Amino acid sequence: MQNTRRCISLICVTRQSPSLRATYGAVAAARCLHRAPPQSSRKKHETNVSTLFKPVQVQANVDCEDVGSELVGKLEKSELLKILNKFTQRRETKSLCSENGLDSYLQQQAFGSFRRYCIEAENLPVDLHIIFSDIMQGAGHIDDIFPYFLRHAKTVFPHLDCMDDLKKISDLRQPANWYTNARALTRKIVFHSGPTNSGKTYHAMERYLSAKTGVYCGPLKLLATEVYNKANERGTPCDLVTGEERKFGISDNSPANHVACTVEMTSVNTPYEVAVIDEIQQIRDPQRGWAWTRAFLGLIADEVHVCGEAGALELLQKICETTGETVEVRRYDRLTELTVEDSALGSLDNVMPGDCIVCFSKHDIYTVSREIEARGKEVAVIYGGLPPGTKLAQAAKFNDPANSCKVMVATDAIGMGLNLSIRRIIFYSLVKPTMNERGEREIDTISVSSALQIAGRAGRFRTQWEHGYVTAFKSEDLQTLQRILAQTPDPLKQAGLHPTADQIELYAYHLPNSSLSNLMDIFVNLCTVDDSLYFMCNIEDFKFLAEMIQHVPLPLRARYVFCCAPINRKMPFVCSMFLKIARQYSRNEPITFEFIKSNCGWPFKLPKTILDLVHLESVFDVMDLYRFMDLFPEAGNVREAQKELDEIIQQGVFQITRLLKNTEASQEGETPNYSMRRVTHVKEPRLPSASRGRLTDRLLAQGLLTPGMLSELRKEWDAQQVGQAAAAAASTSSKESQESPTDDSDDEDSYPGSYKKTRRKRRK
Ligand SMILES: Nc1ncnc2c1ncn2[C@@H]1O[C@H](COP(=O)(O)OP(=O)(O)OP(=O)(O)O)[C@@H](O)[C@H]1O
Ligand SMILES: [Mg+2]
Repeated sequence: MQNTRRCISLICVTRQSPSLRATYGAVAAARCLHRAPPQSSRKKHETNVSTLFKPVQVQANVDCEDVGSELVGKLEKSELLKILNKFTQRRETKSLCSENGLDSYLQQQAFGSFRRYCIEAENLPVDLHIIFSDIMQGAGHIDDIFPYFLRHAKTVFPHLDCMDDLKKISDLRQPANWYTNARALTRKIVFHSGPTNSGKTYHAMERYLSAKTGVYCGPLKLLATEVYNKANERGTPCDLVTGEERKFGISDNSPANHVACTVEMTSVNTPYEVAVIDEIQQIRDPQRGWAWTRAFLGLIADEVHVCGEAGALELLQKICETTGETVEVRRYDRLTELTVEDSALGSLDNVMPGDCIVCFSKHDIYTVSREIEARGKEVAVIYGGLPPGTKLAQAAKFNDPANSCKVMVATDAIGMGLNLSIRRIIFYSLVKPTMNERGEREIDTISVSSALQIAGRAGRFRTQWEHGYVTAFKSEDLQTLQRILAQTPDPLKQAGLHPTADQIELYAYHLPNSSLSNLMDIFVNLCTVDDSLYFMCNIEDFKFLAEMIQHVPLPLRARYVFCCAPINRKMPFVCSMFLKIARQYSRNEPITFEFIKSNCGWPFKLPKTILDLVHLESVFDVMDLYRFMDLFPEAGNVREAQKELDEIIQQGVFQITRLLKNTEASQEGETPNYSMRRVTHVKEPRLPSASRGRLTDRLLAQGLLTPGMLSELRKEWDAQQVGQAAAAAASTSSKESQESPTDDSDDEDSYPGSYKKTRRKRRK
């Protein structure tokens, strides 16, 4: 009888796949041979990556007949457990696991899953049943279990079978080879190197304007807009491409030969005679650096003109060694003088015409502008969250010598490349919230590069103030500031990279059960980059969005594109609209202008308080999102609505101090005192009942919820209550509130939006 059983078990084994048979052979060898040591030490990050692979639930055996029991009798569960425990504790088992890619974490997970599978199953697959039976009868060896365990482990962790493929896909050591069209040319690379205000962009632009075709890639929408305006003024028709928008220089639907765009938007498929990549030192930016790398490696242009800090040269030269190109360097000196003052401003009483106070939080912007206006001086305000039209209008007002507004309050949104008529930069503080490599927020002293960039806005060539000055607001900051400004920025060491949609799609093919956020994590942990030149950019924003829409059924491509959206995750309203848009898209329902209108509170009213203003800024962002996706009809209507919104926001910012007063008044329970054009006086809604009061109070105070939004929410809430009472069928609508993103916001200003995007058209 024992012989018969043994025979059956061997037949079962020989019916297994070749790999299982090979493993079985290895098991046999393991019994008698001296074991070779486990595979050589893995790279540190590979050990941790195991924890990212989520175990797949293995279905119980679906055979309804318990053939195993019929053939060899039932298995005693307590005996089975003993065997399993012995199996998992054997040194030989662990050693075989390591050889098959299961480190101690995966072993633990797979052992647990296998044990549960064997114990809880009504009936086991016949081959496994017989193996256990043989072992119980003394006719089999405990190591015979291994091939079956491995089969189970590979079902739980499918990556065990495709690690080599995954590593190959995420081998990013030669990004230059991704761009075959650019590699087919030997491009002329010119690096315009120098400090701020030395004419780098000017000289690159001169070449761009004289070319037959050209593209300008800048870090900010505002800079791209400046180039677009200058080119068209100088008679070179130029289009503006920011987000999904294309503003035509000649006439609608007749593209010009010159394009100005934000760097993420640049096409690496269109050939140009001249390409300009501005502020190349941003290639090291932990969030957006990949966009400069992509442009630098991928632009198809006879000449690529790169402008930036001298410290970028060595890195660019090294990268060019991988493309077979050489870098021609043109060096420039600062065109005007810049003096660091030896006394701090001390008080806002000492503000003078031409001063620009730079703050690193919106809160400081509000406080400072209010205090300056209280001293009878008009202020122009620029911060990251404002629409481009508003920023330009504020800049124009301040730049105009005939305008009574002589003082600017701004965040470092003005820090790069902009030409403003500033006499003196005053650093209100020297600390700035930043994001570390793990995507966590930290407060840090500003970098030398960023301080020099900001200081460099003072005393611009060919403006009213050709001698610039810099100082700190607080006297205790002055020495630190002087020390920072006396330094030269560190040479750049690495350029950013980011996984492409194609790479992630291949990953998903191998790991179909993983979420997008999980795939990104695995990719980042498995990828190989040449760290003498490159680093992997921070993917936290991408992951945040991926997790938010994980439960919405979407094809992977669409999901990827959605997650590239330039969203400020501190804005709950924008995030919830993002979710709604994704859901609408997933249902294949058009995202009409009507949808946007009804969700964004159309028609827009002039803001009465800062909270209203913050909300309008969010609505503007939502509309940007609408166009970013490139998926929706009626883009023209949205563009028109955005223009109007931009104007309304402009008027709001123009009266920012009044809005602040109203905000305070409404928080103290007074009736807001304002008189603005086009305002329809809307009664402030009462705060909802105490049970909802504390959260809403906080959201109101933080500017994340406006009284208008609150009123809408209450209406929705009441409608829902009525609906629920009337019919049980109305139960679907409450999901929205459960899915609202968590409020991790604070009132610091955001970074310039991370417009990381790969444009993909919806495949119908
Ligand atoms: N040779 C020139 N003739 C006329 N105007 C010039 C010349 N060089 C520079 N400018 C003007 O001086 C200002 C500063 O130049 P530009 O913006 O090119 O400096 P930059 O080195 O790029 O500064 P940043 O580092 O801040 O970007 C611009 O308004 C530019 O038009
Ligand atoms: Mg410049």
